[in-house]
Amino acid sequence: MTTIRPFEMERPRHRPFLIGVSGGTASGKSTVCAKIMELLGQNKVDHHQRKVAIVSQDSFYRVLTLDQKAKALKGQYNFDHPDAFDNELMYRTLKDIVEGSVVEVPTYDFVTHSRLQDRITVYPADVVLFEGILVFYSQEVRDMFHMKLFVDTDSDVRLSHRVLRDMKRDRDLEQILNQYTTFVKPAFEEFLAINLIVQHIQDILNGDLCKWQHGGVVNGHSRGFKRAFSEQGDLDNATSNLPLGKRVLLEPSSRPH
Ligand SMILES: Nc1ncnc2c1ncn2[C@@H]1O[C@H](COP(=O)(O)OP(=O)(O)O)[C@@H](O)[C@H]1O
Ligand SMILES: Nc1ccn([C@@H]2O[C@H](COP(=O)(O)O)[C@@H](O)[C@H]2O)c(=O)n1
Repeated sequence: MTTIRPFEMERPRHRPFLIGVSGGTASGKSTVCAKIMELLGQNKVDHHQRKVAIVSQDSFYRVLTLDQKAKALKGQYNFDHPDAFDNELMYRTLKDIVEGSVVEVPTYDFVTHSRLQDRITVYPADVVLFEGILVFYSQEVRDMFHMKLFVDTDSDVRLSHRVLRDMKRDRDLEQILNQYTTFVKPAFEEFLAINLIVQHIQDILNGDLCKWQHGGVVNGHSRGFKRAFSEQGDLDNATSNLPLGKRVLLEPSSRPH
């Protein structure tokens, strides 16, 4: 639900530049977003001064039934399928954010697999980073992004980070690995890897072909998800803290803003 607060009257409404940040599980999406905030000096300012905000797709995990929760507690629920998210709430919230409204997003508890009572207030910002495994899945959400980033981390690094993280979430190793092989890995391949390629080809077929042909080449690659921040170049300083095997790929959007 969207709440309009008096804050809106103090500050003129403005439309933020919306950046989608995706990548496989434990690829470092949150870490990269936090680093961007830190490098921009945004992590220590209050919301009156804050110009950059982060919203996580985790906030939009659906509330589970008792049966589903019992499965989740055994690592037998598929949280990596697009239907695991309340896509309608996510779309409405993003639309409100893009229109410069104050929004409230749910907080999520990975230990109990449930939505908490507390909500996070997201104030209008000049730039909003929206991060999650499937933020590029639906066309209508994808079309809202002015820029898309893909955090590309080797799958062995991701799995090791995920195991350590999930153990801190009170899960045992067997359950973590079962969930990974049954749901996480196949969904990554189906909904993220293959889907991104299909979307890209679709964009070309839908008329971006001219831009593609005339858009030039960056760092020896054609345009698209092609610019690796961790490669040599002007963004090296900003990414010097990325771990080995992690690259942030950038796709500038053709969307007007
Ligand atoms: N460079 C790193 N070295 C060790 N652990 C890391 C590193 N970067 C991230 N992690 C850990 O890996 C896990 C996943 O990182 P996170 O940024 O939350 O990824 P995502 O948002 O893609 O799930 C977290 O527990 C985080 O602390
Ligand atoms: N109750 C839940 C909800 C989600 N997951 C897993 O989280 C992953 C997405 O978050 P990342 O930070 O890793 O991008 C996703 O792969 C789900 O499997 C979960 O385990 N439990």
